[in-house]
Amino acid sequence: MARNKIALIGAGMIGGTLAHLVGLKELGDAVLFDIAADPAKGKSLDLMQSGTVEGFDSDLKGTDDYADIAGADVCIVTAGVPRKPGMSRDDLLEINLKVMKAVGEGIKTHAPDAFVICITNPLDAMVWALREFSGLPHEKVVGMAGVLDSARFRLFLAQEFNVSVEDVTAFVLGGHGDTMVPVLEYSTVAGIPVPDLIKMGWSTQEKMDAIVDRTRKGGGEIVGLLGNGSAYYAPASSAIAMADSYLKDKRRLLPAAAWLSGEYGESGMYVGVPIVIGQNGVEKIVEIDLGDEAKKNFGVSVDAVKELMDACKKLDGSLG
Ligand SMILES: NC(=O)C1=CN([C@@H]2O[C@H](COP(=O)(O)OP(=O)(O)OC[C@H]3O[C@@H](n4cnc5c(N)ncnc54)[C@H](O)[C@@H]3O)[C@@H](O)[C@H]2O)C=CC1
Ligand SMILES: O=C([O-])CC(=O)C(=O)O
Repeated sequence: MARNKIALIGAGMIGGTLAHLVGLKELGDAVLFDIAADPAKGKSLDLMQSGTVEGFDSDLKGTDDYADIAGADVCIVTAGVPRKPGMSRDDLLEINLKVMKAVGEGIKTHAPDAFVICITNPLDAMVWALREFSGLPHEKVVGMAGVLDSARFRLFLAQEFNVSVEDVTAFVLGGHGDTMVPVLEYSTVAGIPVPDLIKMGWSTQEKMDAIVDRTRKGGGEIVGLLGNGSAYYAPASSAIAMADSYLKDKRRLLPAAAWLSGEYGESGMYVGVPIVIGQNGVEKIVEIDLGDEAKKNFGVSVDAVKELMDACKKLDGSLG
């Protein structure tokens, strides 16, 4: 049986970490595509040499030729620029939109059957633009943010309740920006809803509010500490979880930016919602019943994404 082929478009900090995880988890072979071909080739060699020690046989190839992604089962897109301290994700829009155009056309020509996971920021507008430029079916193009934001939320909750992260479930919905919506009422410790845990005296609403706030600012906290670039380990792990669910038809229910056509009262846009990922890509969008406050916050987040889409349309007439 042929190995899975995973095209990593962008071989920077996240791209390299993705390739390492592809090898360590024996998910298949990977192509590391980057406009900077030599660093991509160097990273690929270094990673394959780590495979000698770790015992994985993935073929990892650096390239700047889109023809090398032909036949990819999955494309994970990190091409573009990350933010620096003092910037918002939205400040990346203009430069990364141009990158999405080149990448979308490359995927359209060379890997039209792939399941595409976009990571490039500002995420919800970029995955929308990438889908438009690539012309791939909507159910085969998704954005990674919710798994990462929920991972941060879960970590902070696990630390507060002093339990294993394995037993904490949580959702962050909406756009991947300051308006994201961590949903406390759907967060649990081993199935016990967080609001019940507060009633039981395990924590307080004030502490939960602080965790929600820290989650919303989780990317910026790391940008501030790194000083030159943004998070890459957890973003890579998050995208690999999504790719794994697709490749193995695991049907995991994960929050991700998906194309809405009526769900949550919205159409014609990408935003973070719970989805089931299986062999066909987005198998299902799950419409959970949000409480009044979460519903209001989700609306604010949707509006913020729409503003970014409008900005993209102004910058590139073909998106009109
Ligand atoms: N959705 C999410 O949750 C997250 C999104 N991000 C975003 O992911 C993106 C990548 O982050 P990093 O890997 O840390 O950045 P990086 O700067 O380390 O890597 C980006 C790579 O893209 C390459 N590139 C630029 N233009 C290209 C093009 N036209 N075609 C192919 N490659 C191109 C660059 O040469 C560079 O190697 C950023 O936009 C960042 O904001 C980062 C963390 C989380
Ligand atoms: O904060 C950033 O710029 C990168 C990102 O999206 C995240 O880590 O959530």
